[in-house]
Amino acid sequence: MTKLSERIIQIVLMCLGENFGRKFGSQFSNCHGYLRIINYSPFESMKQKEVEGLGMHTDMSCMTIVYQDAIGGLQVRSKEGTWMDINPCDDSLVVNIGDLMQAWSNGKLRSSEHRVVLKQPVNRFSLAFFWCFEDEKLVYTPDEVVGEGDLRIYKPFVCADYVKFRENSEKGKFEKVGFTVKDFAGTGD
Ligand SMILES: O=C(O)CCC(=O)C(=O)O
Ligand SMILES: [Fe+2]
Repeated sequence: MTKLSERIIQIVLMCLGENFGRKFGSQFSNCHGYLRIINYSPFESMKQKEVEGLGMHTDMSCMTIVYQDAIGGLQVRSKEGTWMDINPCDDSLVVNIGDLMQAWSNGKLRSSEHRVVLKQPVNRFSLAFFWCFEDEKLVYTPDEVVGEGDLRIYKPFVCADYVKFRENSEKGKFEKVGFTVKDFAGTGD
């Protein structure tokens, strides 16, 4: 998974600018990953047509790679606020940009707002691989990535401080729009 993440980040950097893979790839060389195995138990009430298995959130990672089983339920929110189903597809994984990458790219990449909605009362299983900067990493967009004439919209911050901010945020609140990297390090521009 680490190798896959490294390859994907190279492609993402190439999309941001010419030679950015070569120039900035080393910024991600100390990234580490952890795998979360998630089991969603079937909901009980037959009265409910669907149940929110995991509330809306953004991931604190640079990037997350998700495998979901055939049950489905993963949804991503468009810029306009519409929820879209990410239907499971054989031999496919879902790649989400996370908050750290949104800040590092000065907002050029968007951390996806997503959730899990259970539509059938059956067990659901997923795997999420969170690929993150090292704790002590100073997250700071390189000038070239900000681009000439563009404003810097994130202040530099230490990765672990953002994780602490999210962990200490009132429980449940981060699921509502509000507690994201923009609240933590946004310049307000
Ligand atoms: O279960 C899923 O499909 C997604 C899980 C997820 O978004 C997360 O753990 O952050
Ligand atoms: Fe997530």
